[in-house]
Order: sequence, then structure tokens, then C-alpha cells
Amino acid sequence: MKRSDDSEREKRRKRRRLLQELGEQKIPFLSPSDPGFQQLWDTSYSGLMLRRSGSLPPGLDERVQSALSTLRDRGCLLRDLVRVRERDVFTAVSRALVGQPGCTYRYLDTRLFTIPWHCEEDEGLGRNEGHGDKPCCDAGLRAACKALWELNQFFCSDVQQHQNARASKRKRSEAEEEEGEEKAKSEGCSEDRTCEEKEERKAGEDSDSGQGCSRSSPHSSKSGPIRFNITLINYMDPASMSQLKEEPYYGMGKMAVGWHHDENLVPLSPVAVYSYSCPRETKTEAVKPAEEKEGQTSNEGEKGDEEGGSREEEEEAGDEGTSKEEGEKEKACWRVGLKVAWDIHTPGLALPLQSGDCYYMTDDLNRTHQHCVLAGDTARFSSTHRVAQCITGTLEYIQKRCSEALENLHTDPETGAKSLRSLLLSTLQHIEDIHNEVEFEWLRQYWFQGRRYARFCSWWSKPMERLETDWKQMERMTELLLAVVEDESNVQENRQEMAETLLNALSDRQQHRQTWRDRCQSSLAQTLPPEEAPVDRPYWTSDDPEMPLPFDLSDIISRVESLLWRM
Ligand SMILES: O=C(O)CCC(=O)C(=O)O
Ligand SMILES: [Fe+2]
Repeated sequence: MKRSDDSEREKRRKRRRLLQELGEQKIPFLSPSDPGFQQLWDTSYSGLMLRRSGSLPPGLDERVQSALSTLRDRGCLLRDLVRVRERDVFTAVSRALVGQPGCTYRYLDTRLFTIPWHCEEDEGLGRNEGHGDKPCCDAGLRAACKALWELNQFFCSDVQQHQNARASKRKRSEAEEEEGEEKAKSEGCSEDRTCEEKEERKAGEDSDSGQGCSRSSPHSSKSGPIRFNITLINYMDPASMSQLKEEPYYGMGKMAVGWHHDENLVPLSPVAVYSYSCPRETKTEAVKPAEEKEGQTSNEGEKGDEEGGSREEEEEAGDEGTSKEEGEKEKACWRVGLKVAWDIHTPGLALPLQSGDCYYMTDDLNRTHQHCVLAGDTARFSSTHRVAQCITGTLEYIQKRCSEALENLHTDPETGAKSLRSLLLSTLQHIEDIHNEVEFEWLRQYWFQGRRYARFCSWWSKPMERLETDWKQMERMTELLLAVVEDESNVQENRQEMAETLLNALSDRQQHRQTWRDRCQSSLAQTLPPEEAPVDRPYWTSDDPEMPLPFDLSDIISRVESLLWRM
């Protein structure tokens, strides 16, 4: 908590300084119709790679596009109620997470849970966790997720090829530098492009094609094959958005997603994006979770609330007569914007995306640069494939943690009486940490997003029930610890340390429960229809016979505090 607050403050300071330095001016940015565009791309944005539409295997475009429409029409795409700089805001885009079963992705204090994708070798995993053979979603949704999985497979190998090609190109030019240029020419690579294509083909033959449903941990770009484990789907129809923010630094236009780095990815792992601008939707029952209100929509960027002007002409626009026209055409298009992080000297880059285009962010582009999405005229989907850092983000992980904690709970086989096996300080600390983790990172995150998951996919329902059962046992364990600490006749020599450990855990718990209650009761949350509204769960009243401790811990906290004073 503390550390991230500090870095937030530091960022805010940096941002303010940059905006001050900039004053009313805009930083130039280049589009394809501007002279110097390609050179800027090559020099300052070389980790960005574009695959024009038509690059996918036959039939896949159609399957993916129909999958995306299915997700929208089923109501799976929803605006997230995220936290940006301690404020609750709806994302401007509607989203869904599709990916490896049991995987989650955390962004802007929100943990999204995957709708599992299904692949041939792996039918079992697509089944309902804990429901035997019953599938977790209906055939239409399953087919949609499978198409996205196929797209994922394509991206895994295509990005790999591209990266291998870049690596060998780099090696080659190093070698060339050493050996002088004569020899390289004799190999017949007169044109760089041909050479690169040759390398790509070769790299493709070498590259691992067996990725896929492997559940082993994903690798970064530098080691081993690329395994995108999730895709975050975005959708927005600008016609239904009354007020998108203007891009503030460059005057690039209206933003659907503000400037940001993608969070929680394996370091140096690439991101692959499929862009689909679709014909305008005619149905009115479209997903529209909340009325938009003044200042309640976020473009989630790192941009401050300070709004710059919105001068639309680019300073560095070319002087050809066609340039302005082309510029206008480009603005009707959806575009991805890129900038070097914390830099107001390098021009920005705005890359228009036709429907079916894909782009890759490779190397350290996501770390050294920020990107944003600039809204075009039509509705548009994107499927953004990532290697999520999921060491602490899988169901398997949290289930294992819960078992670890519960190992310390002993039940007397005769009497059924419960007790703690070990009172070792580090063990107690570990258990209380897990207790908080499962409550705040899993249960409350899940229920905060309402009943949205269970509506169309039941994959998470049983696991969440089981996690809640485990968590309830941990409430019992905290009660047992409290009893030990409060037992004056207890001669435990580390009773004071135990009390301190308990107090810390309880204070954290109390504070986080309050934060989640506030998030659930925020005025924005109130605007959501019942089936999407946040649920403050677990919640119970003090007369609940099933619950050993009260929801509100303030009395217990005071008891432990005063006990510590008396020690
Ligand atoms: O829609 C896109 O092209 C990219 C979206 C994006 O940056 C994100 O979801 O993080
Ligand atoms: Fe992004």
C-alpha cells in the first residue's frame, strides 16, 4: 500500500513538471502521411511491429470477428469499475478476459477472471471445475473462446518468428560490423526487406510449434517460446460515448484508452493485438451497463486531470496538398498512439489501424513507452494477447496457499474440538497473510464484479465457493489465535509478539474491508443494474451463528490494543 502511494505521488509530481514545462504547447506527433514517419518508427519505436490485415490463416479472421460479436451480444463485455488514483471510475471501453482456465489478470486494482478458452488437446480443462463433465458455457460461447484461442496460437508463433528474425538480424549486423560490409553483400541480400523475410521464414521453421495448452509457467521473450496466456478483449462504440477525453500532450484526438503501460506482464514479454472495426451495431439491447455522467469515465491513462487544449492540426504536418486530407482520413480510423515515457522531446507516433490489422509490442517497448488508443468513427473491438504475470494469480496458486494455512488447524478426532497446531510466530503471520490474500485478492475481487461471470460461464462458481469455505476456516483460526492471546493464564512467552502479529493482521483486514465496502457503495456502483452491481461478500451480521468473528473488527482491535498496553 505505502510503496504504491509513494510512487503514485512521485508520478503525479513528474507529470505536473512535464505539463508545466510544456505549457500550452503541444508536442509534435507523426502519422503515416507525414515525412519522417518511417524514420521515427525505426529509430524511436522499433519494438512496434504491424501486420496488415489478411495475415491470419484462412478463415480465422471470420471466426475471430464472429467470436468478438458473440461476446458482445451475450453481454460478456462490460465496463470495469476500476480505481485510478484512489478514485472509482468506469473504463470507457467494455472488457472481458478470455484465457487459460483458472488464470486471472490484475489491472487498476481489479482482478479479472478468465472465461476459459478451449483447445483440442485440452477439452478437460474447459470443463466446469468441480462439475464433472458438464461444460461451463454453452456451445456458442465455447466456439467463440476457441476462435480466440486459435488466434492466440497464431500470435504465439508469429510473434516468435518476428522476434527470432529481429534477433538474427541484430546478430548479423553485429557480425557485419566486425567483418566489414563486403562479405554480407556477397550473400545476395541486396535488400534488407528480402533478407528479413528470409530470416522470418527460417525462424518459423525453427520455432517451437508445440505451445498451446501447456500450463507450465510462461516465459519472457528472451527465453523459450512465447506463451500468451490471456487476451483482454476491448470494445467501444464511440457513438454511445458522450464525452471522450482529448489526448492532452500531442493533440492526437479523442482517446478510448488513455496513456498507459500494460500492467502485470512477464518482464519483456510481447503483447499482440488484433483490431476489428465493425459495422455499426443496430440492435439497441446492446451492452450499456451504466449511464455516463460527468467526469465518471476513465481513460485510465497516467494523464492527470489537467486538461490540455485540443488543437487539432499537427505542427509538423507535411506540406503536400494531400497531407491534410489524409490526416483527416486517418482520424476517422482507429489509431494506436505511442510515446516515449516521460519524454516531451521525441515526437509521438500515431498508427492508423484498418479492420483486421494486428500490431505487436515487442522487446522493452511496453516498459520504455506508453500507448493509448484513439477512437475512430466506428465501433471497434481489440483482442490484446499477453503473457500475464500469474505467479500469484492462478486458482491453483491460491488453492495451494489455502491448504497451507489450513494445515495448522487441528481437529480433535474424539471431541471435534479445534486448535492451532503451531504457535510459531512466522507460521501465525503466514496464515493471517493468506487469510487476507484470499479475502481481498480473490473473494472480494470476484464478488465486486457482481454476478457477471456466473451469468454466462460457471467455471468460477464452484472454486469460489470452495475458497469461501476455506476462508471461513481461517476466520475460525483467527478466533483461536485471539483466544490464545487473550488467555491471561497462558504462559506462552511470546504472547506479546503474537498479539502484535494479530493486531497488524486485524488492522489491515479492517481497513481493507472498509475500502471494499466504500467501493461497493460508491455512487457509480449504484448506477449498475442488479446483475452487474458489486456484491459486498463475504458480509454477515454479528448474530450469524456460522461466523466465529464479527465482520466489523473494531471491538476486537481495541481489545488487543489495550491488552498490549497492559503487557
Ligand atoms: O485496443 C488496443 O489496440 C489496445 C488496448 C490497450 O492498450 C489495452 O487494453 O491495454
Ligand atoms: Fe494497453
